[in-house]
Amino acid sequence: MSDILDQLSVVLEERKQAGAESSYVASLHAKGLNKILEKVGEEAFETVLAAKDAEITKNNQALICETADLWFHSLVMLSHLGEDHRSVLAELARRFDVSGLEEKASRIKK
Ligand SMILES: N=c1c2ncn([C@@H]3O[C@H](COP(=O)(O)OP(=O)(O)OP(=O)(O)O)[C@@H](O)[C@H]3O)c2ncn1[C@@H]1O[C@H](COP(=O)(O)O)[C@@H](O)[C@H]1O
Repeated sequence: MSDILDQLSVVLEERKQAGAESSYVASLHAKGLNKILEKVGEEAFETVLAAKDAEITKNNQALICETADLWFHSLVMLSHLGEDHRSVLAELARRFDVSGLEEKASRIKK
């Protein structure tokens, strides 16, 4: 399933050279990091609202769409700064099987 992330990261990389008038991703790069961060913040807020609605309506469809928007804009942010999903997946893999509570306790001891 991470195939789509691999494919999308190739497209996002290509869009750094594309014209802003022909591509949404290129237009974000052209507007710069602040615009990309504004979109990430906006999509995070919309995701939170969709999660609250989902709990009430018992329908997760809008939540899934908003989360996809958030992930997508986060990938554009990473791409703008020279990273991609592989770094994030590697970090999650590094954390795998390490209890969040244990990790927090080990930080407090340091
Ligand atoms: N996955 C996505 C994707 N998800 C969301 N979006 C766009 O993200 C935008 C932001 O959503 P909003 O609801 O905030 O829309 P908006 O009101 O137009 O945004 P603003 O004017 O406020 O900035 C919309 O235009 C969506 O179409 C995406 N745009 C592109 N992709 C992927 O990126 C590829 C490259 O896209 P282009 O660069 O446009 O060719 C595409 O082939 C897709 O695979």
